[in-house]
Amino acid sequence: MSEVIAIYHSILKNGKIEEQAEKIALGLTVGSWTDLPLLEREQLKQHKGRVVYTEIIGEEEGGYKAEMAIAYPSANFSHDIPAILTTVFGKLSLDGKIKLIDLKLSEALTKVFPGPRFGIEEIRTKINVHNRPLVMSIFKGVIGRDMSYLKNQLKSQALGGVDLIKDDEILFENKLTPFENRISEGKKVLDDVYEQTGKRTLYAVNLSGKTFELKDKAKRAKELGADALLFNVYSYGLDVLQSLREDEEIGLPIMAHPAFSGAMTSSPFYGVSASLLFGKLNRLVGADFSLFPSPYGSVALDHHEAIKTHEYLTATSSLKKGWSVPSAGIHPGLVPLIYHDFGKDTIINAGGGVHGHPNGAVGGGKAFRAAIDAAVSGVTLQEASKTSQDLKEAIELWGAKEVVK
Ligand SMILES: CSCCC(=O)C(=O)COP(=O)(O)O
Ligand SMILES: [Mg+2]
Repeated sequence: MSEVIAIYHSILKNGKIEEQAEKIALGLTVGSWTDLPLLEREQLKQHKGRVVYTEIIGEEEGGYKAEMAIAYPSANFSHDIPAILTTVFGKLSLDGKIKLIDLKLSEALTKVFPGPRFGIEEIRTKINVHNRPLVMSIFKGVIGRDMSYLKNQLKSQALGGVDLIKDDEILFENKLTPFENRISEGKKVLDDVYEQTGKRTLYAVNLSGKTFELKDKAKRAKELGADALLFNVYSYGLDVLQSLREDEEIGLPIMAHPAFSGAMTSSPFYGVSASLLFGKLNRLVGADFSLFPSPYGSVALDHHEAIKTHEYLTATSSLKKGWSVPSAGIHPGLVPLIYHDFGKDTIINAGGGVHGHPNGAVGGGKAFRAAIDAAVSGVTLQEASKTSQDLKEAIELWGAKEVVK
């Protein structure tokens, strides 16, 4: 049967978990049940939510922490994210200490969603890098700066050998560095670097503005030769990303940024789990890249949630795999840890860890590349820094976290 199973954690003052689960299964579907005549009951049966299981998993806040799973028949909702979220966690999200932990969609329902247009394999082919994690750097300090400043920063980042460069999510439409100029001028810079080095770095431009203007803007980006789009998915909504993904005239890789997501994920008692949002839902709606807080950096995500996010993005499915991009506060000394935890199909993403290098963004990029090569070959950073001055200086500045085997 086609259905979605929602898994929740809730805090109960009493231990009456079965009662709570049954109330939700009924309340979010057919409503009151017991007073109806038998015929009506039979007719409504196919729409009623079903309690799959309930379990007390601990004690918290002077009460019980409970896990419950409830199945909702897909006949109850149209097959889109707004309808699914409203069904499983609409009014319920306002009703006390309850958090949506996971959603399990039946295979038939999964197939309704597009998933990433390019995914891991096709992005690797575009970049021509197949056997190591990718490295991405982020523009920094470009608000209030003009195109020549931006182009210089783009050039330095690319000369460091990074695979991708993304706009910072806070760079919106502005007179000094307009969206269209960033694409066309940026393309020239990256083509020049390619002539010089043989490596073509991809640039993800921040697609911003009013929702109903986004599609035209994205199509213009495509015409101008943009490589990829950065998108603040949680400020707009997952369904907006899906519309961009599904539009054949856009057809560009989409990078989902986690801005605003903390408002939904951070509480242990309310909202939605980080892995559901960054992993499962981002992949379903079609993000090729999903950025999320790494478990080590400046705005750390719970380690288990970060790994689960990566697993949801890369698990075998009818959908293409998405890139996990654990981010924030990343420097070259963290590369062994990232490689150990996320493997080769991940993107090491840094702003300050590139630009703050003593030799500037060029040195920062080179230090990351040397650290990645070392991790993949099983060489320690200390050892690798003997042949990379940039890596050596990065480690002196930020330290190194070697993985103890
Ligand atoms: C979790 S934030 C995503 C990455 C990002 O946009 C960023 O600006 C990180 O910058 P940093 O200097 O911390 O690498
Ligand atoms: Mg940023």
